[in-house]
Amino acid sequence: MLELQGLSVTRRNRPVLDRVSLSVAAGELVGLIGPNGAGKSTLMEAALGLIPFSGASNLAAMAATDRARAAAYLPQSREIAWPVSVEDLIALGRIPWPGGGRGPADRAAIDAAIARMHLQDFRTRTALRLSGGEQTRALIARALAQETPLLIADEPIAGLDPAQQLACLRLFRALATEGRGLLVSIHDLGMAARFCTRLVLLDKGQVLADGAPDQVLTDDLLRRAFGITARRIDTPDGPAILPI
Ligand SMILES: Nc1ncnc2c1ncn2[C@@H]1O[C@H](COP(=O)(O)OP(=O)(O)OP(=O)(O)O)[C@@H](O)[C@H]1O
Repeated sequence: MLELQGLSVTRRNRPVLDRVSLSVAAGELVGLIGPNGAGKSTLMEAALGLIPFSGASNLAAMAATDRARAAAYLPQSREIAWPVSVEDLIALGRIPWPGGGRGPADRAAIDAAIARMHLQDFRTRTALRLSGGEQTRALIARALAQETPLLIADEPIAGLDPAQQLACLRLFRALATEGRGLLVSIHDLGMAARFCTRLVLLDKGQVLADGAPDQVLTDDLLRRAFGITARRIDTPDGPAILPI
């Protein structure tokens, strides 16, 4: 679903992404982890063809409408430009499809996205007047309503309360089980370990590790990338990771 080959990005004459190759297949929930400034958002923007890059991205090579039907994107900045209702905001995710947001198939997709993000009580509220976490959930719902095989989400759980973080990652895991592909940047290493099927560790614009969570969250790699050590506690619900 996503195939990146030797992706490089230079900004202000400085390399911020250096020959990154990465793929996301159906059924995978791939967590993109790495320190601030590692290049996670840059990788997503380049993969989608939103910024100039060298190398190859199957998504960036597509025509705009095909790309919008192939991949939905939650950017890191949760920008809502107009005082639209939550329902209308979510309907914007239907623009690439024939009904453009107003057909019966659109209605079903919008209702499903609202239900999946538990936004029934917010439907008619003005999106700009929601709290930060509520806005994030509405924007995730907009991406879900796009009904794309691939979802690219930049820090989707940032700013969500613990229950909403769990609900969001459980939903993402269920989407992967349904056969979608997801690429999700995330700073919570414990949540990444519990929910992601694979982790890609980015550091200084390069892929430092790519594999199963326990192969990536090693003492050595955590020290090299983040300069931390971490306590690992295995629980019946999965590993808990405490950076120290
Ligand atoms: N428009 C820009 N102009 C110049 N440099 C930029 C620009 N956008 C990002 N950068 C630089 O590129 C590098 C990678 O930024 P990026 O936003 O991809 O990091 P990130 O891994 O997503 O970080 P974070 O975890 O803080 O969100 C950073 O050093 C950043 O300062």
